[in-house]
This record gives sequence, C-alpha cells and structure tokens, in this order.
Amino acid sequence: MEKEKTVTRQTTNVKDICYIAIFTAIIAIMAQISIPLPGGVPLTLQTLAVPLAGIILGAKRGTLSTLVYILLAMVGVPVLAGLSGGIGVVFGMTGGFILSFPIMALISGLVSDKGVKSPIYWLGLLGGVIINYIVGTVWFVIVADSTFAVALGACVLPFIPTAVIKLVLSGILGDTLKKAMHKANLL
Ligand SMILES: O=C(O)CCCC[C@@H]1SC[C@@H]2NC(=O)N[C@@H]21
Repeated sequence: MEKEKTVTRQTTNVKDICYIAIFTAIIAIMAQISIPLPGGVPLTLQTLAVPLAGIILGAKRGTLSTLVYILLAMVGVPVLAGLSGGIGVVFGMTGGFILSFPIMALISGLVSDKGVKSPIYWLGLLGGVIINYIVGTVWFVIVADSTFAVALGACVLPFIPTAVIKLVLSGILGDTLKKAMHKANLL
C-alpha cells in the first residue's frame, strides 16, 4: 500500500516536471514568433503562452514554467525574443516584461478554475496583462533612461490591439484545452 502511494507520488512528480518543461519550451518557441519594432520592444507571442501556462497548468506549475524560462534565459540559453538570452538581456530594456511573466502566470492560474463565463476569470487575466505592462514600462523608463511619454510609445501603445486579441485568445483557448485535458485525465 505504502509502496503504491510512493509510486503514484513519483508518477505525479514526473508528470508535473514534464508539463512544466513543455510549457517552458512553448514560451521559448512563442518568443521566436516576434516582430522587432522601432521602439526597441518587439511584438511577441510570449504573452499568449504565459497566461496559457497558468490557465492550463494551474498557478503553481504555470508559475514554475515561467521561472524555469527566466532561469534558462539568465544562463544564456537563447529563449528570449529574437533567439537572445543572457543576464544582460534579462535585465535590459525588456527586463520588466520578462521578470513579470511569473506574476502573469500566477494570476492566470489563480483564476483558471472560474472558467470563461466568470467575470473574475477575465478580470484576473486582464490584471496579469496590466501588471506586465506596468512593470515593463516602469522598468524601461529606468533602464533606457527615457521619459514616460517615450516609454508609452515603445512599451504600450503599439501593443494594445494585439494585447486584446491575445487576452481573449488565451482565455478561450486556455479554458478549452484545460477542460479537454482534464477530461482525458492528462492533467
Ligand atoms: O526580450 C524579450 O524576450 C521580451 C520581450 C517582451 C515583449 C513585450 S511583452 C508585452 C508586450 N507585448 C508584446 O507583444 N511585446 C511586449
């Protein structure tokens, strides 16, 4: 009996590690779907993948997948936009966005059980996006030594339409995939 429990626990751990690794990889791949913009902050699909990690894996595993992602970036693995990596990039102009990914995943995970019909679900996802932009913009002002007006032009204004699309898409897709995976006993 005790042995059975240990085996079940180990299987769960291995499954969790695999899912965390898979989502770390998904974020890294989505980071490469990016368009460089003149302001220095690229348009990327990281912010589609990060809430998906939280919604599908839940708060703990979703947040862990973003922390592993950041750790890989810090040690120089080219997982950031434009196949870049290294401590200099993580703490560079776009560092605020990168370092707030775990908060985004955490909030998405915390509201993930509410489902698409709940306003709390959407408010949570929106909250994660807003925090990402606030941290990203304030960080940009400090690191790039720019004004808030310049930072708004580089970090916020060009991204508003796609941020709305990514928010809606992550919310619907995440909830659908999560339910399907639960049904198939995969999560
Ligand atoms: O250098 C990196 O890998 C991070 C890029 C951060 C891009 C930010 S995330 C929020 C906003 N939305 C985008 O599509 N791009 C910026």
